[in-house]
Amino acid sequence: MHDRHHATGTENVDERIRDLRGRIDLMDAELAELLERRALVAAQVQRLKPVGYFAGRDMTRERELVERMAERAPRLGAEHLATIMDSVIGAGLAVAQEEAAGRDRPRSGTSGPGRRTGRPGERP
Ligand SMILES: C=C(O[C@@H]1C=C(C(=O)O)C=C[C@H]1O)C(=O)O
Repeated sequence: MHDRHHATGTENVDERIRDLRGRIDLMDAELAELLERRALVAAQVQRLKPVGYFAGRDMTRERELVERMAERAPRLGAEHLATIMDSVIGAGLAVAQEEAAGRDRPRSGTSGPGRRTGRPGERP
């Protein structure tokens, strides 16, 4: 009797963990897509700023966006969100910088043709 209850209880816990992990997996998929979209938009800002990438990091803007997020995520709060967003923003800047370095790297044996032209109005 006691053993049977215990077994049933364990089954329920396993099932509940599986369900909850399924929900986490779905949210992670959404998060990944959001992070990818965010990094693309942040890279666009980098290209427009007079000083972009890590050199143009704007800590006031970052603090403000963290404070706004904390209103929607009170459990995490500004301190944890600051840690999370520091990584998110840092990763976005790193990817944008790598991409820019790739754009600016001269193609072997060419001084013009072969190098991608970039968008109109884009800084060289
Ligand atoms: C995108 C910008 O550049 C940097 C990246 C930010 C971001 O990813 O949200 C915010 C501020 C800057 O450190 C910006 O200035 O808005």
